[in-house]
Amino acid sequence: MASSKNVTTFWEWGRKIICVGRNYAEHAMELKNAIPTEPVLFLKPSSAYVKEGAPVLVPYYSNNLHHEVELGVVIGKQGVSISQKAAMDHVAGYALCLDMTARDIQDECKKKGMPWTLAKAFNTSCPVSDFISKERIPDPHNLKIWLKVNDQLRQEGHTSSMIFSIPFLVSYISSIIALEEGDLILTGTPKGVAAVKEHDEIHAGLDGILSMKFTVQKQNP
Ligand SMILES: O=C([O-])CC(=O)C(=O)O
Ligand SMILES: [Mg+2]
Repeated sequence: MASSKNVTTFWEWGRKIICVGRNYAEHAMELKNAIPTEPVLFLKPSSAYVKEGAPVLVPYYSNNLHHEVELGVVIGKQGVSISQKAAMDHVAGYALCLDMTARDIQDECKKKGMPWTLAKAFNTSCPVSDFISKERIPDPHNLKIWLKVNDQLRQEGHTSSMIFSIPFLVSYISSIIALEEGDLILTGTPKGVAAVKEHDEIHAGLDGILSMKFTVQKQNP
């Protein structure tokens, strides 16, 4: 069984983070991007993780840090070329995640045809909640996901709107990148992404399951 091992702790030790971009049509459109016909993938390093209690940093080279609230899928059993049918056997559970994005830098990277590393992979670019076991979420495609900044609602989406489903993503990603126990897949953000600045409080939640808070700090160069 995928969840028989203690993934509750070991996924926080710092496994790889595979992110899916533009998996909600309304978000793809708000940033004037085409709706993808294949998943858009990028990576964050394990040093991007941050948990409640520590601040989210605005990188010293960015003036436009955006929040993106996302459902994270935690892998519980390693695999390569996993079939869609077997995909959920490789899932141990979930987490609420933020894909913090230096949007000004991402725009520059897009123009120059450069990878998104500086925009997406900096320290604290992946705030995460506690681990949520698979048993607590019988249907991951039926969850409300929301984010407020200083008590103002910015994002409110529903995981039923994902373009590519979790079994599809697990299968697709594992055909390219071997999935290991403790890896985290970020499944994309719904619409409403916007900037945060120093001293803002980000409050994000997953249905009635959990919520988490982070304060924003400017990083010194
Ligand atoms: O930066 C972007 O817009 C792509 C992305 O991460 C998402 O859709 O979640
Ligand atoms: Mg994202």
